[in-house]
Amino acid sequence: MNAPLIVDGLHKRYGDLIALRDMTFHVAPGEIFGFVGSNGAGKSTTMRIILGVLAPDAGRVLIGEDVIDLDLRRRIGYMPEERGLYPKMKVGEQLTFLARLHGMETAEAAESARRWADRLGVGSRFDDDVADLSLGNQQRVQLAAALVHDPDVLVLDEPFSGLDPVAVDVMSDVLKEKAAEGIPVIFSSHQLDLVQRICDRVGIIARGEMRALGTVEDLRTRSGLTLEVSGPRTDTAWADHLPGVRDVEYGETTRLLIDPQLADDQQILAAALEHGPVHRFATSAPSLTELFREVVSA
Ligand SMILES: Nc1ncnc2c1ncn2[C@@H]1O[C@H](COP(=O)(O)OP(=O)(O)OP(=O)(O)O)[C@@H](O)[C@H]1O
Repeated sequence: MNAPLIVDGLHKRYGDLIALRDMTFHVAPGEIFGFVGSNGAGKSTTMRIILGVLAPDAGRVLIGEDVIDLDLRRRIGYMPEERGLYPKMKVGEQLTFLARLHGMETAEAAESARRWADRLGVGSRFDDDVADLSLGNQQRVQLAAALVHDPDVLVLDEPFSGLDPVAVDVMSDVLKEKAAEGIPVIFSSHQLDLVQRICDRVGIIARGEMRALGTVEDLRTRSGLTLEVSGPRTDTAWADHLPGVRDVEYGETTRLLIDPQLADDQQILAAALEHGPVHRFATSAPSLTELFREVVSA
């Protein structure tokens, strides 16, 4: 199908609390979108509305040009935050059952259940009750449950929480693989290093509002780059009046906050060299974690 997921102007109140205010973004086919925000920011509420388990007060959700209805909903692979497996059902039976529920024929459903259980490293637990698996393995089954019916869109609420590093790698690889097939993938996470590593774009929300939206690279450079210079004397303010330099902290390593559009690194280097030898000259962008703190505290 390869159509974008479009979230358009969602509003949601719980009594006096405004949980979402004009929540708008899209996830393109083939894109991995990271949805981040503090506890209670509105991520799960947005995802529940996408799935139709919760109704918005205003706004709509589309796949391509079609507003999501019951039929389209079956084309979404969803991992709810509260998880949703039957503890007393065997892993294989459960996955097969879920695939059937989404419209697959019995043989195809059984084959898909086996394939995803193997792919996610829980094939050897196929005939065990879900309740007998460790929490991390239950989570692998939960991802298999979201994938088993070969969905056209993936919506995953904190899929990485509680996973060991190997499972994180397996999960990341699967998400990249599905995106490479042209599926829009959205997931929420508090693991910002992971989001920075695997997402094409991110949305940072706070108190129900989208506060920053863009590629990780864009967001990181938008707020400026840090340039670290070691060597030059620090008794004169040699960098203060150079174009594009917003702030300078002089020290053994002098740190300049620069606007990448306006600053000329060669001009800065030349100015530094006039004040002594330069042993180190390197730029770095703020991490997504630093950016997140800045955005949510604004
Ligand atoms: N059923 C409900 N009734 C009343 N308030 C609710 C309900 N569900 C969520 N909320 C409130 O709405 C806000 C958004 O919650 P939501 O679960 O969407 O946040 P979240 O970003 O997913 O948080 P977390 O990272 O902690 O999972 C919170 O203030 C929450 O307390």
